[in-house]
Amino acid sequence: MDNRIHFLLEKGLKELNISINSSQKDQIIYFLNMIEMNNRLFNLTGFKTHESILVELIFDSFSLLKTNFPFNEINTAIDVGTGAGIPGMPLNILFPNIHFYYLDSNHKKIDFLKIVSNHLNLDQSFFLCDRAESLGHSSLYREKFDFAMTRALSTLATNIELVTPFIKVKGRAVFFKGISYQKEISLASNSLSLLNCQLDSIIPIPIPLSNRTNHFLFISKSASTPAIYPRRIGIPQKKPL
Ligand SMILES: C[S@@+](CC[C@H](N)C(=O)[O-])C[C@H]1O[C@@H](n2cnc3c(N)ncnc32)[C@H](O)[C@@H]1O
Repeated sequence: MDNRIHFLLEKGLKELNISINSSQKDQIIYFLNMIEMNNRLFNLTGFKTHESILVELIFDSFSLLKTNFPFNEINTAIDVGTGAGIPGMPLNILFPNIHFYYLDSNHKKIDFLKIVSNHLNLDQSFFLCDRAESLGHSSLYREKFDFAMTRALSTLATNIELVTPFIKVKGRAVFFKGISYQKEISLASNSLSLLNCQLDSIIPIPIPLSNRTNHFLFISKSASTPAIYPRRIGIPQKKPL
């Protein structure tokens, strides 16, 4: 397995024009192996093989780097609905100095990420097991982040309500979206304006060794989130704004 995965990792990194050092490569391979080995125990992902985990989760996460988002300029980031650490963990391995927060309502997934992060000595990583609807009202986390990211959490309208309360005014959020991104944007105009946000850019990036393309929707926040948002648990999903 190892030779082939190393070969594919190099190939994908080259396609994305990313250069990482050998210890970061080892960390990525460790993370990949941990997902594969612990998938059943922690109920992490539908992807079962090393190759599909590499392409569908890790390259998918890394494709954000090709947007040239200035990760070097941010201090605090949060991955909302991180699951098995996607996209947070692969990006955190490349930027270990960012104060990286992982939020998921599922205890097992958060436990898994704590094990991975301890092993990798990611000492600026923090793990939060809660619902975004509750934590978004906590004074410890509300409007505290430079950057938020979310992949496969919900529709754009719902994501905006769940995620943007965490970012500072003038902070940014990115949402990973597939081919239905235009329809999602058309349904999110209310959510954007009620949450004082704007859609700044849409950047399509093909995922290496896959036939999928990520559409990165970058959103910024121009004023504080009104105190009523996010609404009660389950409401952002059931009744999108
Ligand atoms: C489909 S998974 C996506 C996981 C990961 N981001 C990925 O792309 O592979 C959605 C994750 O969001 C978490 N989640 C769903 N609703 C949430 C909420 N309101 N607050 C916090 N986590 C939530 C779930 O537990 C699940 O792990």
